[in-house]
Amino acid sequence: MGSLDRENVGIGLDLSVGVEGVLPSLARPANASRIFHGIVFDAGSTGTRIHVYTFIQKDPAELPLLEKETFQSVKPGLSAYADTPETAGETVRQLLRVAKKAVPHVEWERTPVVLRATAGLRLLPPKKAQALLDEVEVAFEESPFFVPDNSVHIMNGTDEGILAWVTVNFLTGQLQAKTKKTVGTLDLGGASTQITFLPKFKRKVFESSCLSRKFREDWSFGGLTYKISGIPDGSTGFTECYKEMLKVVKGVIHQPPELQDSNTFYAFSYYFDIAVEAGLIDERRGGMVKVQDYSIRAKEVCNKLSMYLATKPFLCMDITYITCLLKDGFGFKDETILKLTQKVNNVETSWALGAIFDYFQNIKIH
Ligand SMILES: Nc1nc2c(ncn2[C@@H]2O[C@H](COP(=O)(O)OP(=O)(O)O)[C@@H](O)[C@H]2O)c(=O)[nH]1
Ligand SMILES: [Ca+2]
Repeated sequence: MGSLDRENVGIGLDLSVGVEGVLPSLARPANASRIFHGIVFDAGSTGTRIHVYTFIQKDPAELPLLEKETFQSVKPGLSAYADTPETAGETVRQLLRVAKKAVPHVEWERTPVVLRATAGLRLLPPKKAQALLDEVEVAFEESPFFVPDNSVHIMNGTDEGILAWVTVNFLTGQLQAKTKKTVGTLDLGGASTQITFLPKFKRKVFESSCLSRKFREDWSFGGLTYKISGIPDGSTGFTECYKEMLKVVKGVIHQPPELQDSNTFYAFSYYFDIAVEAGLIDERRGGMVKVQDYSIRAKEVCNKLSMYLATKPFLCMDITYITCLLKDGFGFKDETILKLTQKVNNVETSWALGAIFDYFQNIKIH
């Protein structure tokens, strides 16, 4: 069982995956089935999701084929249980039932299960986040699946971006192709806006011209309550709101290098959700939007805030943030087209698939 030919995909990730690499310490007969599985939990800020992948390794020198994904999600995210971490364990146990159905019994003990947490846990005080991760680990250890070292941890934003890129480029066939042409990916988390704003508000009072003057709400996170409101006697509207977002965007964006040489962009997660909320695309079908579509809609919404006060009080802020991120953060032109999709070839566009590749290729293959 030698190590396999590896192919560099141009972003410093080595992605060749061999079925042997997936069989930790379990020798397999030569004619064994070349189907294998991997389980990834995405502990996001707004929900926890399980992705169960079934791969087929036809040619050991090639990337495996992804035969299917079984996906399920629950809300809220683990960070909502910061003060009752045992509930986080329950959430994971509930989703592990999905994996038990999707993976044949005989495969359980060699099927790895990993959990990567993102913004929601990053924002929590480290002790509370750790207590949640510990509960997840207990639930994993009780399960019949293979729990690798470092199976449960918080991932940084750069990894999220790279692994989402890997996922989409794998699903669209770019990683197999002889040409080095790849597509760009844009993933925006639900807590990104909060991450960006909260540390700036030491008084914990957050007033914004992106919100209606009449808007007032308490928002709790990680045991703290923030008072969020419009500016009672201030100006509102797109121009003011954009200026506010610009201050934030300018300070946080590091332009991912792969954006520069791609001309097709897949955008998902919050880009998708907000486009649906704004009526730019159909939720089931997704669609193509130009950068200027976000900005035109942002103007319409922000300049009529009172109309959205009752139903979509944050839409102006969210869509202006996205517009600003695309234009002044990433430097996209108004005409740049984004493909908004939740799935490619029936598989969720999420960093999760990239994460299982990353796991497999890190196993020492001998
Ligand atoms: N369909 C689908 N939607 C997702 C997935 N991951 C994230 N989202 C959406 O993207 C938004 C981003 O949120 P989330 O992942 O919870 O936040 P993060 O922790 O900041 O990345 C949520 O509102 C979800 O609707 C996924 O795997 N599938
Ligand atoms: Ca996410």
